[in-house]
Amino acid sequence: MSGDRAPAGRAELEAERDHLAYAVDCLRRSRTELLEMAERAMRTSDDEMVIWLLRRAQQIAEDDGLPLFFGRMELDDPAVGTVYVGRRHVGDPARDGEIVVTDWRTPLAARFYRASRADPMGVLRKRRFGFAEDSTLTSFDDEPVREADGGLSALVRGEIERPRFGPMRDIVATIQPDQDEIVRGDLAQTLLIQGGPGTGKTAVGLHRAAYLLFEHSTLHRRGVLVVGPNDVFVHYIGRVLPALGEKDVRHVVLERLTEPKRAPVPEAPEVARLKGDARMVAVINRAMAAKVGAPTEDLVIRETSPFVRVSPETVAGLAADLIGTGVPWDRARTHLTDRLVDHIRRRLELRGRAPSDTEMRRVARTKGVRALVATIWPPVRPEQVLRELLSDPDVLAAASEGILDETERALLARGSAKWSAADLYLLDEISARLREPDHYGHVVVDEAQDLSPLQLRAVGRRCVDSATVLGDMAQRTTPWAAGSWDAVREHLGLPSRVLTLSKSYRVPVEVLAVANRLLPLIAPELPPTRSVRHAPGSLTTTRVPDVATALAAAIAADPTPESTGVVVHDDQRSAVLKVLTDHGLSVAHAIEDGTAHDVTLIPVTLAKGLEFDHVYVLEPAAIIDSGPDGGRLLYIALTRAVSRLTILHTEDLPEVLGVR
Ligand SMILES: Nc1ncnc2c1ncn2[C@@H]1O[C@H](COP(=O)(O)OP(=O)(O)OP(=O)(O)O)[C@@H](O)[C@H]1O
Repeated sequence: MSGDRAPAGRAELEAERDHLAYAVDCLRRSRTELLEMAERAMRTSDDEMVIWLLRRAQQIAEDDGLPLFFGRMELDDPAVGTVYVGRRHVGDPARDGEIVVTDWRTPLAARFYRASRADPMGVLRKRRFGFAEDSTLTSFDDEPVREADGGLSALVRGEIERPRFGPMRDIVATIQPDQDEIVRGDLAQTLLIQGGPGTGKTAVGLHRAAYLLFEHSTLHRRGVLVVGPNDVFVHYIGRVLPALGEKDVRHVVLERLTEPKRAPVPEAPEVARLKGDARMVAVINRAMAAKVGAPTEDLVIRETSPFVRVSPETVAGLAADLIGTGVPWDRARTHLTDRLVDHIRRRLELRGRAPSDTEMRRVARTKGVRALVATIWPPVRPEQVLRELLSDPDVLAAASEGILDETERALLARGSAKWSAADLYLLDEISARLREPDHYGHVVVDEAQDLSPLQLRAVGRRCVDSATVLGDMAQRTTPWAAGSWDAVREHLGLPSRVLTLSKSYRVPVEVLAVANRLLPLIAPELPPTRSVRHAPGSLTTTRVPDVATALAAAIAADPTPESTGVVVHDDQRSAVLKVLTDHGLSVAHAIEDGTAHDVTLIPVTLAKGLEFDHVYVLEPAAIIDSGPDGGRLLYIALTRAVSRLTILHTEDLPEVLGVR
């Protein structure tokens, strides 16, 4: 946080610094105590305890030097009094672990984020602290809860506007009440979060993961997965959870959710759309059903006395029951073996025999039983099933009769020998019928408005407890997208509710007003997002003879230490890059950390989810006219700025923006 707020009462500031120093000392002593306990445990060779103690000591040592608390509450309950809220719990080992700093995720700390004039929750006063870069406590802002006007405090505003470089940072000190409700949502509940640009969806989803991991210790074992749309985005958000102390959460690009090693080949959008369509599930079901074999001869078990003979009809009946349950191939084999063995046992019992378990286990391993089970569920590989389906017109016709039409079948006929991105989810559908995929306790999916029905199913089948699904229907730019939150819910296959974040923290009022004019064109069903921050002068539009040259001159002349991003139509990227480098400017590409560069250059199709203090958008007309998603791409481009948006154009601006 910035350290230049109005100086607070000297004595009070000193008292707060003393408390911070006390907390630091408590943490240091806790660590020493843990190490001593580990040493003692080593003597009694209690290995599990030693590992646990050392891990906890290590966690303290790994603390990244961030201030131990960021807020304080005075409560009207004298038994509780004053509570400091921070990133982690700090107790005083000399006082029986008495709490010095309360972890932000505890129910008590929730009051720090939620207490308002309408519902003070027993909080008299909130205090937020400001720190210098070296973590020295430099200031504080007080907010008497009964007088709060619901606006942003100066410290929160300062935090949002603090220049940003490199990866996204956490918002733990300044989570807002509408966001906090989602962060603390129940683990059992899958939440679909609709929110306009800068409402904090990504931040909220990541903080929710940290909260759930704190609340449910077993979730560490079941695992948490974060899914993002591309490498640029995953790289950008990848530091938030580790900064919140959660280092084991897996982050993955959507395309690598299914099979990490495959690099997909491009394909036509209409083919990708069809392959992602929910009707393909029925096609795959038929293709798989066609793979199930039927027994033709009696099964004769000669290893028992007397011999047992089982007719093909009986075996088919046992198998049919299993096929109906949809149990994965691998498990169906085991179940069928069990059912067969049970059947044989009963037949022997009817003849007065009482076969032992060992004898029956031998029956299960006989060649005859194994061969029969393999006839019904032969070994298949997903690649083989899909290859046949897409390359053999008869197989495709049989599987898609009454589901797809001729034109659609022609679209599917395979051109490339390599797999496309959409194929990966078809393969995943098939794999799921063979064996269970990896599961996670909770999955966070960002930019979910872009996912196809099959992609949503791939996510849904990996969730054990629940998911947090984040998106903005106005930023939908894929032709295969499911299209609405109702459709997302259906394909995800998890009971869920839709919640809306309606306040933008990133984008100033003046900028959002212009971007919102695109809404009737791109998402007429959505109400406009409201911004919480005025920033007069934050929007500039300038007509210039040549956008790239004007851009280079503007950047070279701007001395402000801000992160700067330039969003261009993909086709203009190389030309703009050349002009910028010819002017001696160092240019980072979308994926790179722009800290050491003058500017980051982003093709508009990769701009989603990113943000910069100062954003230049070049030639909006070229973006809006770029295709069916042009309006949405422009909406995304215009909403990346935190402090300033400069639009440079040669052509007329799109009329819908209402600016000249
Ligand atoms: N409560 C908050 N305190 C401080 N900063 C915040 C808060 N909420 C959001 N922000 C900041 O606003 C910016 C936007 O947040 P985020 O990227 O999570 O929004 P988003 O809804 O995912 O946006 P988009 O749809 O454009 O991807 C981030 O820099 C985030 O840190």
